[in-house]
Amino acid sequence: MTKILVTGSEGQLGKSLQHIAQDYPHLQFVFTDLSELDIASAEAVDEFLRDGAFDYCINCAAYTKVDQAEEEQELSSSINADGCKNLALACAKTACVLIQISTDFVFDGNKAEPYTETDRPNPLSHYGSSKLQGEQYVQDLLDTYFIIRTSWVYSEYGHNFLKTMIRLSGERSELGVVEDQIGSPTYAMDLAGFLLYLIQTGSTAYGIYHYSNEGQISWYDFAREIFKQSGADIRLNPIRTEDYPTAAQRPKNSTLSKARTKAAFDIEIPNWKESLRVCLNNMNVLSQRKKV
Ligand SMILES: NC(=O)C1=CN([C@@H]2O[C@H](COP(=O)(O)OP(=O)(O)OC[C@H]3O[C@@H](n4cnc5c(N)ncnc54)[C@H](OP(=O)(O)O)[C@@H]3O)[C@@H](O)[C@H]2O)C=CC1
Ligand SMILES: Cc1cn([C@H]2C[C@H](O)[C@@H](COP(=O)(O)OP(=O)(O)O[C@H]3O[C@@H](C)C(=O)[C@@H](O)[C@H]3O)O2)c(=O)[nH]c1=O
Repeated sequence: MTKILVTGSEGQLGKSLQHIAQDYPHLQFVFTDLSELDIASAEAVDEFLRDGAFDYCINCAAYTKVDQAEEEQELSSSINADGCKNLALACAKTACVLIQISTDFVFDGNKAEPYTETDRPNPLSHYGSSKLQGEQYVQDLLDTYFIIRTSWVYSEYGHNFLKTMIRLSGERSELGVVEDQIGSPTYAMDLAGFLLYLIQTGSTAYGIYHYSNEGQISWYDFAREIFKQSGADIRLNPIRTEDYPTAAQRPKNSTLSKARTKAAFDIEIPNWKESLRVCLNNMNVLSQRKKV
């Protein structure tokens, strides 16, 4: 039986994997979060993988607070960069395939078209730099890896833009959201499904791949559709990045091209609006008007 270690399993992606794991009875999962396995500890990672005999490790553990990472550079690097190094070294020793999750924020956003896997990363933020360093450790230390870059992840779980918008729509009558940052939302459940499909294929086409939902939109478009589908009564204004100052700089265009992923694994990827509807339905906040 294929044995899979999931790190950071209480986060958005980890919880989504836990949710769908029951549909894969032929896969054996070991779910760990910080209290069971701190990926920043080289000794703990080495010991856990040595004892576990895992075929795959899906690393969902990360420091994901983009603005706070500018302040907590050491901590975020110890998780996003050193954590990957620890996992890559332990995977190399135990013949375990590492599936590392990375981010669109490794790019600077200056490209007009969607970013491909071979485009040169140039992160604008410490979060992006720490994730890129993690990618580099994996590439340098291991042959058997998949680096899956994704973007704008949301879900029923944890903290994300969707949940922030739903909360703010209950607190405010008016909101400004940036319209000059473009990318693609990703429903964590879709990404989780793709990762388990990837494992099931037994593919050895190792390397970097991009995965997000289909569609290229701004955060403003995303917010507008969230409010439309959930029936929220709020006035939404498009604003510029300068009007919403943040500690970390974000890319203007971080759309990921998924052509390589779709060709390699012969998959279709859901459109962002459809997946948003599924998520809102699961959260039970789909507008009653839309349900009928
Ligand atoms: N969220 C997004 O929009 C995007 C995320 N990604 C990437 O996708 C992956 C999954 O993200 P997501 O599920 O949203 O992240 P979350 O922040 O929701 O989950 C990360 C999990 O890792 C845990 N964790 C933190 N430090 C450690 C550690 N040292 N050892 C073990 N576990 C730890 C966190 O615990 P605690 O909460 O206690 O810190 C949390 O449970 C990450 O690699 C992220 O960089 C990529 C693009 C977009
Ligand atoms: C809450 C809010 C945000 N914004 C803007 C700020 C930012 O540019 C954008 C998204 O804001 P957030 O802080 O929710 O999301 P952010 O932390 O930027 O999300 C990123 O997280 C990391 C982990 C990733 O890897 C990225 O792919 C991306 O998903 O929306 C507004 O314009 N108005 C608002 O009211």
